[in-house]
Amino acid sequence: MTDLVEQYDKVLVLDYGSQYNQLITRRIREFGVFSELKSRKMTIAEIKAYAPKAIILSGGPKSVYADDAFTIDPEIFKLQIPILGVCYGMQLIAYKLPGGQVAANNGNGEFGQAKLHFSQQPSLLLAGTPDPQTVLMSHGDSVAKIPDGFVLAASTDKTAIAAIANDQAKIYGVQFHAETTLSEYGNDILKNFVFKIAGCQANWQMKDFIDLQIDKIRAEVGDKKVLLGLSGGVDSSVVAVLLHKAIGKQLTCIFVDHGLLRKNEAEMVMASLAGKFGLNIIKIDAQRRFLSKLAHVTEPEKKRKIIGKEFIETFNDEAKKLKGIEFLAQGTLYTDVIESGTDTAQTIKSHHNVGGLPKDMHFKLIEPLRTLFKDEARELGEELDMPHALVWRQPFPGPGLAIRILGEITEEKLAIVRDSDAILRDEIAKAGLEDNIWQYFTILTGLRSVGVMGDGRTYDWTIAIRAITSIDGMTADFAKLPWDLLGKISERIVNEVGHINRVVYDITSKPPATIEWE
Ligand SMILES: Nc1ncnc2c1ncn2[C@@H]1O[C@H](COP(=O)(O)OP(=O)(O)OP(=O)(O)O)[C@@H](O)[C@H]1O
Ligand SMILES: O=c1[nH]c(=O)c2[nH+]cn([C@@H]3O[C@H](COP(=O)(O)O)[C@@H](O)[C@H]3O)c2[nH]1
Ligand SMILES: NC(=O)CC[C@H](N)C(=O)O
Ligand SMILES: [Mg+2]
Repeated sequence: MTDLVEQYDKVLVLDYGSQYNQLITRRIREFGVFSELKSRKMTIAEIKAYAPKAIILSGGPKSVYADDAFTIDPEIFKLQIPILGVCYGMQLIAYKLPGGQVAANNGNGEFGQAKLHFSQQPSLLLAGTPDPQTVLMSHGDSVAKIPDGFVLAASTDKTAIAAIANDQAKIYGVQFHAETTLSEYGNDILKNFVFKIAGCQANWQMKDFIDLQIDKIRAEVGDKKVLLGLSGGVDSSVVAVLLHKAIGKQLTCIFVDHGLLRKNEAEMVMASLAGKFGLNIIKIDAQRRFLSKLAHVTEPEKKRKIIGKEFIETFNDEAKKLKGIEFLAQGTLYTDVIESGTDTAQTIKSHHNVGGLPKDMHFKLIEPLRTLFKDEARELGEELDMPHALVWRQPFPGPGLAIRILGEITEEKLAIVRDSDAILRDEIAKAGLEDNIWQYFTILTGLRSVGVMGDGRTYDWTIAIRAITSIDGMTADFAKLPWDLLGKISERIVNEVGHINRVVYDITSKPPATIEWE
């Protein structure tokens, strides 16, 4: 970011590939301290120039002793900057410092919540948190020997060395993921590190993010023009308002109706945004273009890539008409980035706006929310005085209903998901649950089964209902909807939507499932 950052105490998080790495930075930002995730390849000179008040080494999928392991320059331990290693990060500390050792648990990993017990040695890191406490473990390797100068701070039943401390050098390691909400006192432990150990000051606020981004956008765009992909969802709407503040009339928004939208969505999006916030919005009818490219495609990743490419081609065509557009802005969030895969993290699914982008794209990207999570984007929306209904709208993915029809997409199937989704939304609204459920929708499974309707045999499709609670979309639980509400929804879907004779409720959390089915 810009020089404006210099006024804050900074916590540098080095990326070793964990799905949770950016969660660490956001926890710290929640404490009011500026934090950024950076490449593990940052050199000692670059780290010195960045001048962090504290460094955190993230978790990661590899083993520190593997040939292709992501490593660290041991000089980092001599910088006299407090360091906390999380999971892989702790293993790196033990592996790289004299006296330490890391070994495989030989198929006996520790995955899930565990009870953490403190050792006899008090450490500044765990101070003031209860003994025992619940933590999230997710590892197949463990620290086998504590490095010289460190003490054992805590253990679990399966992991003898679950936290290590060197109060003098201010270097610490935790095997558990303190950054997830599944570690009960994880926040307090991170706070101990950031405030008590590293002495950071809480002088950062979400509001500062707006100023930083406006400054950055103006510097980057100059007098050029920007095209923003606007979906009517939270993220791109927040970006629209932010960009409009930064560059005013140099911004044009483009809303694509790709034929994969929900019932009445196009009209509703235009009604809620056109002419508002000073925005100039063009609506493009691209239904034929998307649906013909998707015809007969069944493989989820292929669908996502096709949609990503068609979005860009649609944007390209419009940019040509408008002339002078150099930048494409999107409401990309960190969830989209990490799940699409990075040079350290594995691909879970290619979000259309990240992993689905074609390689030969001509636009330069502007994605101000790229490091944020959904709830942070919402906080920004509130900060920008945007309407409640827009800020708290449930997410709707760019590929739309295409990833809610398993297998081939046809007009008939689109009508089925659209109608069943409208019934679900209607009933959730009538039950007054809109604000309690993070996301809810129906899926047309590829499954047909036998039913009996009006004394006749049917052999028809199964609709699944997915309703989840979440904070940031990274993890989620299925919503505990009342049985009678589910019953009502099922009855309406079977009665009002053709070719459905069975409705099921998805009761998996994320992980192990994801929110969308494709
Ligand atoms: N129909 C669309 N027309 C134009 N751009 C789109 C469309 N759908 C998605 N995009 C672009 O892709 C980005 C990612 O989509 P995503 O659904 O994650 O975000 P969003 O729609 O802005 O917010 P939400 O997650 O609340 O739906 C959007 O921010 C937007 O830039
Ligand atoms: O714009 C988007 N483009 C995509 O390709 C995409 N895939 C999933 N999602 C949304 O992201 C959140 C996490 O979804 P998953 O648990 O299914 O990965 C959920 O809110 C999903 O609806 C997408 N959004
Ligand atoms: N989540 C992690 O950082 C895991 C670290 C290492 N790969 C292990 O399995 O122990
Ligand atoms: Mg969306």
